[in-house]
Amino acid sequence: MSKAVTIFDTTLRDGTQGEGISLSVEDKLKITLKLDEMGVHYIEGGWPGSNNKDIEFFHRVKDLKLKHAKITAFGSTRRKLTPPEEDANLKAILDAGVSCATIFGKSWDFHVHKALQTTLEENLAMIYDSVRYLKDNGLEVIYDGEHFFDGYKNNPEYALATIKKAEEAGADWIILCDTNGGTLPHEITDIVKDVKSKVNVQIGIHAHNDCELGVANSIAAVQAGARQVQGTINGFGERCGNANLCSVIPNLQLKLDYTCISPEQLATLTNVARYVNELANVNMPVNQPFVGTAAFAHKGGIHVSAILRHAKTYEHITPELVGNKQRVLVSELAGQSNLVFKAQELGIDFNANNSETKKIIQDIKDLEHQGYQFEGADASLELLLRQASGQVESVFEVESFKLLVAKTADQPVVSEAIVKLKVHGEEVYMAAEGNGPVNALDNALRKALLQYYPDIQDMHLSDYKVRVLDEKDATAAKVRVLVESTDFQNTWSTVGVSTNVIEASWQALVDSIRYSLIGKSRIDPAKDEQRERLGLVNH
Ligand SMILES: CC(=O)SCCNC(=O)CCNC(=O)[C@H](O)C(C)(C)COP(=O)(O)OP(=O)(O)OC[C@H]1O[C@@H](n2cnc3c(N)ncnc32)[C@H](O)[C@@H]1OP(=O)(O)O
Ligand SMILES: CC(=O)C(=O)O
Repeated sequence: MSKAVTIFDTTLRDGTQGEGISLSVEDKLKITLKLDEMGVHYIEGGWPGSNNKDIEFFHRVKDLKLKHAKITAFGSTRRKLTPPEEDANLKAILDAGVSCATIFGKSWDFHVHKALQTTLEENLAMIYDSVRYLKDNGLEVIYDGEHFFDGYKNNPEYALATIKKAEEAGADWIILCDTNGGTLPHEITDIVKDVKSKVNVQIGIHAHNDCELGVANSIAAVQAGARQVQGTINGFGERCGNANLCSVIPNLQLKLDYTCISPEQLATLTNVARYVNELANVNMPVNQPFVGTAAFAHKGGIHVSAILRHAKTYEHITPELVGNKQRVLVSELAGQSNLVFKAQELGIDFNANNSETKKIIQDIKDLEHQGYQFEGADASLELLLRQASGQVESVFEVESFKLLVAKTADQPVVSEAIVKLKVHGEEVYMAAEGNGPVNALDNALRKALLQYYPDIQDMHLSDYKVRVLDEKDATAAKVRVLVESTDFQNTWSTVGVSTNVIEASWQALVDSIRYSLIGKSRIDPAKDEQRERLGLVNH
């Protein structure tokens, strides 16, 4: 029978101690609901003794109807030489109105001397008094032994004495913290086993990632007998972060047969990871294990050929178990298998082993050699494949564009673009200004097409990146422009390459608009009344 491991999420507390991570009360409440749906057992909402945001969170979280998770408030043991009933942090935890408190105390004698600047005896009293006080007030108490592993390595008797004090005072859980993240897995195993033999209360692990071992150390602790893992979504946290629950949970559950959350809840992991990043305004590394977009993405032709025969050839788990999915990238490293997979995904009819497929692969390899990059430009690739298979309608043709960028003394730079297009046999000229040359081109293109394709007003550029390809050629170097566009429902990326940044941007812009228009309902230019109703005039 599989053993249960309790999941304690501290994204909202230790996670926000990570550089650049800041969550509003609204964000924290939304994340609480997501984590609850995913089935974590504890959600550490913040430190009410620290700031008003966290006080407001604890006030408002009571209105959420949570199905699984218990909300816990964080704080420290009482200040030295202060009775617990007069301690501001302990009072703030009680005022938070939670049923569970998580408090940290010192386990490392060095910290007692240097950071607290008090005696070893007073620290033991601080631990005992604080846990007892919270227990006497009816709370479940999770006691975090800060720096436990460093303390144990320096002075095992004292480190053990600190957690024994917490146990004596009635702590429900004792969590061994690798606060500085410097401990190695074999040390975690030995120390957790020793602690297990000396205390009778449930043990947990709180590991930091300073040696990139947060996940490995959490797993080692569980295998040595710990039954609670504290960590954060995507490994947010102080310095190099905390143990990443998005890796801890699937490893424990799918590889080691522990039960953390249900299989259905595990299948929401990727969604939760991406949601938290979105709210925290953080880009997820594509190669983040289990939940990253590249976690099950295959690029090398050899790999793709094999996964098409059996996914297990290059996938350690079925991606859907964690809510992720298999992807195939097309690039200069592609073989025909990549192309056939991609085409099938897009509903384009392509066969392996025919000359047409081989020619497209060669075209893609040649274009990548010139500097194009299709794995980051899904829409340009789709256009290329559709064009090659004759499945793309001509939405417009470009005759020419002109650009004027002018600067006169004391006046801001002015950018103006004129485009000449052919749409359904009609010639269209359009001029537009913009706050830069690319913006002016974009505005002119869209203005020219609006009368034929009103939906175009829903799309806009969401990202624009320029990369110099041959740095040694300085201003004569080739550049690659990647444009990301969105229409509120979909996001797509296109690419352009040229020695001229405007030309490269133009290619990417035209591809982006073409992609957006293909498949969108089009207004018949012959229907003048339709144009009139829309208030559009031909130029
Ligand atoms: C390992 C961890 O992640 S612990 C969590 C760390 N997170 C945070 O610090 C975020 C929230 N912190 C805060 O908002 C503030 O630091 C507060 C409100 C808690 C305290 O602010 P201040 O009163 O201004 O104190 P300051 O932060 O400068 O110093 C910390 C004090 O806490 C004391 N302290 C530290 N750990 C403990 C502990 N476990 N038990 C009791 N006191 C402690 C220190 O000795 C120091 O007090 P002293 O100056 O009287 O010696
Ligand atoms: C308690 C805690 O956050 C730590 O020791 O790292």
